[in-house]
Amino acid sequence: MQPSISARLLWRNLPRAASRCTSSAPAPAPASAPASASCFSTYATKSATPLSSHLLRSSRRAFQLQQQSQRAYSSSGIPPKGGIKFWPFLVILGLCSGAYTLLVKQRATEAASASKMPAVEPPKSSGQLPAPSKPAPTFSPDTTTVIFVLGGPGAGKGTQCANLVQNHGFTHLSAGDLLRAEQDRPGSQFGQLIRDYIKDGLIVPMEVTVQLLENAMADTIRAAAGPSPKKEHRFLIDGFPRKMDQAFKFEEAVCPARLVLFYDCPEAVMEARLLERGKTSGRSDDNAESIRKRFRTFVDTSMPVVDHYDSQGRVVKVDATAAPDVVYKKTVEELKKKLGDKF
Ligand SMILES: Nc1ncnc2c1ncn2[C@@H]1O[C@H](COP(=O)(O)OP(=O)(O)OP(=O)(O)O)[C@@H](O)[C@H]1O
Ligand SMILES: O=c1ccn([C@@H]2O[C@H](COP(=O)(O)O)[C@@H](O)[C@H]2O)c(=O)[nH]1
Repeated sequence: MQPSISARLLWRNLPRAASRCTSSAPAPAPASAPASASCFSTYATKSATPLSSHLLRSSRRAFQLQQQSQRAYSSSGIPPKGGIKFWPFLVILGLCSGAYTLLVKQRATEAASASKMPAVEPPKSSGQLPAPSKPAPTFSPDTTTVIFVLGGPGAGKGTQCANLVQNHGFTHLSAGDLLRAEQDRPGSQFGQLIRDYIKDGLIVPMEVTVQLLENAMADTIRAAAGPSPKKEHRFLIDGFPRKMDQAFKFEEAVCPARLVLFYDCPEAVMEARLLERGKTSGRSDDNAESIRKRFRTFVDTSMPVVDHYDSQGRVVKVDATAAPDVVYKKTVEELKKKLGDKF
């Protein structure tokens, strides 16, 4: 059993793009449930809208049904002459409708003011209905270019991203770095969970990582705003998505990706690099045992993501065995072919 993430808990406790410095009272520890039960509904900034519009739709429908039944009733009956008076019923109906409308409005206001919380909890078992989807990603691919950077542990993703940042104006966001920062953030609700997952080379439940990435993207874009804001933002999202659920959720809720840059490297080469890095990195997972587990996770869980994007013609594959500058040259060549002028 792996711990699940309560969406409400997540919303209250991750540092947010809009309110990064706000602190919140500690919430109860998450209940145990399978990590796969991680389908998510709406993102905080827009969470009030779907629920309130759903409520309004339901109330309209109820009202229509009520009207239909009234029409059916009145069309079949002939009003009694001077018998029953209808106005008391109309008054009662009016009062009920008014009270109902007030209730709906109050709920909508409450949901809007609690904008840091998603409207719906993620389903806890496969027997439950999936939560409604977010209507649109937070960032438009017209103004935000996202490139996912994948490859086995130690393939050289971070090394190559640093070059691309320097020469091509990308912002580099490493999912692993963001998770490590959250792990070490004082008061983080997820610190221990992230520590355990990283040590075992497992994939942290996607809600945490997707939210951290979205926050970091929003921070970057906000920081670049000014008298002459950038027309386009480019992000290298390094080491993500490592699991299919992350891929779907990110593209649906945060931003569709332009392509996947995949660094292909044999395990023996990656192992040697990581063991070397482990002498100074201080990373809890740069040791033989964790490396073995990370390789396994990569093959079982992350390669299917690469295959998925490959089947859509969205993968740029680069051999990462050679020296860093050779790999970089090849990367630039391949990206130029795929992105043309945009690169
Ligand atoms: N092409 C290369 N040839 C030799 N060493 C390399 C090459 N690319 C990176 N390295 C070294 O290998 C180690 C791992 O590189 P890097 O951190 O870039 O990999 P990564 O794919 O981002 O790893 P991780 O997924 O574990 O974060 C580093 O010590 C780096 O200096
Ligand atoms: O989307 C992600 C990315 C990473 N992780 C965890 O972090 C470690 C380290 O990642 P690096 O990219 O090597 O820095 C990884 O092994 C996972 O445990 C994750 O859970 N989800």
